[in-house]
Amino acid sequence: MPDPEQCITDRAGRLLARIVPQWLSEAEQAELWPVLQSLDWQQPQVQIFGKSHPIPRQQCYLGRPGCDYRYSGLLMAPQPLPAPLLPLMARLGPGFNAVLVNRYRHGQDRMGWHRDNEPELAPDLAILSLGGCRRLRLRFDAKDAHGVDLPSGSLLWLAPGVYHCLAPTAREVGERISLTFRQITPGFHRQEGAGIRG
Ligand SMILES: O=C(O)CCC(=O)C(=O)O
Ligand SMILES: [Fe+2]
Repeated sequence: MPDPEQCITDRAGRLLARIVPQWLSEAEQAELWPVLQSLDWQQPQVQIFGKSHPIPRQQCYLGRPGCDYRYSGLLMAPQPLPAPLLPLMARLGPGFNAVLVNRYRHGQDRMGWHRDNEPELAPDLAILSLGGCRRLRLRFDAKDAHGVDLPSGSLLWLAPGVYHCLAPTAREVGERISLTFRQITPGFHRQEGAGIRG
């Protein structure tokens, strides 16, 4: 039986996302958590209005060789994919070859509004959530934003071109790790001397 899936639409009826609430079993989550904890977590600096700030979360970029990815001015070469992630990536579909993993240590860690629309990226993007439940906000139009809670084990398919953010919360919330599975054009940044990791 296929996993039950819920569609999230805006007031104009446009599809924002589809969510499968229990995509990963509790046992699979428990196996994956220590693998994620042992990643080489980074907190790179980004430029905002000419000033340098550390990103308000930690991250680790994983993928197949050559799947370099540029976002917010950072050019990232992937670290190798740990073996337990390979069957999960294959379950999503054949084109997936990279994953940006985000770690929100507490309620103040967050991610601002953005679209994942970089040229090396295909529009299909899937977000697997583990740990503390946080709310992702989604919108096409500024006046029509929708919140969706992402419990541990859920998978969210983001519709192409949707703006989204993970707002901070004053609630007591445990650490959350999100795995954002991506399809990158291999070799896209080759000419730029990739290998610099933010
Ligand atoms: O952590 C999340 O659910 C969102 C992550 C995200 O939007 C991204 O990595 O591009
Ligand atoms: Fe995103």
